[in-house]
Amino acid sequence: MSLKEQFGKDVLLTGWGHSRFGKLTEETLESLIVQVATEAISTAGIEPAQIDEIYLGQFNSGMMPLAFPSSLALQVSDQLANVPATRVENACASGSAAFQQGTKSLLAGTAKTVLVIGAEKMTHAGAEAVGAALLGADYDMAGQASTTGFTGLFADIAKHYEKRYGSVSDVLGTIAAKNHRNGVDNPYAQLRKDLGEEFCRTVSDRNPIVADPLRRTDCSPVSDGAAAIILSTSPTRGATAPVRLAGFGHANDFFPAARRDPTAFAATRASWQRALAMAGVGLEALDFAEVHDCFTIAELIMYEAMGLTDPGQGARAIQEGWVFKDGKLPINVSGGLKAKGHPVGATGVSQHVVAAMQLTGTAGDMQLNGPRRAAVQNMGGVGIANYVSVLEAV
Ligand SMILES: CC(=O)SCCNC(=O)CCNC(=O)[C@H](O)C(C)(C)COP(=O)(O)OP(=O)(O)OC[C@H]1O[C@@H](n2cnc3c(N)ncnc32)[C@H](O)[C@@H]1OP(=O)(O)O
Repeated sequence: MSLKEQFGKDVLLTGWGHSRFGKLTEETLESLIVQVATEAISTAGIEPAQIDEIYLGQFNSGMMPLAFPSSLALQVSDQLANVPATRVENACASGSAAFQQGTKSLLAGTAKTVLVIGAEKMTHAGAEAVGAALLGADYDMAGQASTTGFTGLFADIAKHYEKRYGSVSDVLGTIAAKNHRNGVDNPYAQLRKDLGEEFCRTVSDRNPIVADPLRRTDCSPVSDGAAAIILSTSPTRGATAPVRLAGFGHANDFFPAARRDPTAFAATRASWQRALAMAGVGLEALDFAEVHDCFTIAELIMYEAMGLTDPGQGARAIQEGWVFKDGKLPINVSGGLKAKGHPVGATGVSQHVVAAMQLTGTAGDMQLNGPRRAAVQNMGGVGIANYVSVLEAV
């Protein structure tokens, strides 16, 4: 059943904007927000006055003075002055949290057109400050000093995984190499270098251990960037065809690590099941997916949580070539967080934008051959806040 049959309305992505990701010293949080919001409004072919609500996903990991979304009114258009605007935060899934809030406004009938923005400015703050801010989102680590930030938490997951299922060091290296290779074709990506499998599998001066067993190439970088989407209940005058939201899912897990099976990512799995069930499709109906590879171990476990393989078998998806660009379910053709970058509040919105580009045949060098349906998955904390969207070409 489509969303229209379930809720009486379509949710369409009718326009989008995306900044370059990376160390953007010349940009401010505000300038990034203005850039992508202006682009999204323009590509949707709407007037700012048509926007009924604005949601901004931002985690504030760079500990900036908070971006008050209404300040958009000053720089994008006077017409946005009295539009309800809300900042949404759910750790590294803040972007998808904003996307789903916008979706629910459309489905509730309180809005016909919503501007969703994700933005983050991190690189000015330094790795330690960013790590401390991110750890504020973790129940077990909040307030504690850590020199390895979230890498240490996912390194623990990798250790649990290896204890249970055996070494995956080389598999993680291959996931990193795949996503770095894909990132070369993405003009928005932060790291556009084909580092190769050997480099990513090997600990070296240029690829040191950050938190054992995770090497630098097993981590997403610290990034600045923004992305925006116009969501509408009916098509607009935009240049490209819209993309339809077919289903969405959200599930949160317990915060304390002791309450969770460390390698199961149970709530991540639940969010996949909810989104696919709402869309009325199985994984085999997807042509590609953009998933939250904040660390390579997260992508490996994602293969299992999404149901591509049984638990402990995720390596098969890499070893048998399923998730490469020419495989049966290409994953992170954009380069993923790993190469595209991970400005945390922007990531979920960016994933929807690159998926929409693919589904409208406008992904340039990243383009797959005529994909019709895709999934986007965004995660906050160690599998705590989980969001999945299923998107379709119209
Ligand atoms: C649920 C979640 O999403 S949690 C995820 C939240 N995000 C994070 O925790 C961010 C994790 N990443 C990091 O902390 C950092 O990127 C680190 C520690 C991996 C690397 O930082 P640093 O060691 O300070 O690297 P630095 O910025 O000095 O760059 C050194 C070199 O490595 C490269 N580099 C930096 N980060 C990465 C990376 N993640 N992958 C590959 N190469 C990288 C740089 O391009 C640079 O290359 P060059 O010498 O050829 O120019």
